[in-house]
Amino acid sequence: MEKIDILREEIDKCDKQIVELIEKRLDLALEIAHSKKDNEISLYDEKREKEIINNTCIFLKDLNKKNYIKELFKSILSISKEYQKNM
Ligand SMILES: C=C(O[C@@H]1C=C(C(=O)O)C=C[C@H]1O)C(=O)O
Repeated sequence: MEKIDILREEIDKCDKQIVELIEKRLDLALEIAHSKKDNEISLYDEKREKEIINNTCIFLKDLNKKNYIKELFKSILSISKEYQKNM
């Protein structure tokens, strides 16, 4: 097997885990959205989003990736709010 094929298999495994975790995250966010709606609390929480964007970088082994992870989480949060609004 070519090296590129082996690496792509590893990427496919990562993608499967990412999808499973993002789906779980969306489910949890939706539960929070329902609870906020019941309690008449606004969906968007700027303080919490800032915490998430800063805290997720703590798990990095290589801080050179910090800006990429921040951008990724900005997208995840944006998609999460869209999902919460539409469901
Ligand atoms: C899910 C929440 O609602 C919104 C979505 C968030 C998320 O997807 O993590 C975070 C903050 C809120 O803007 C929450 O407040 O925790």
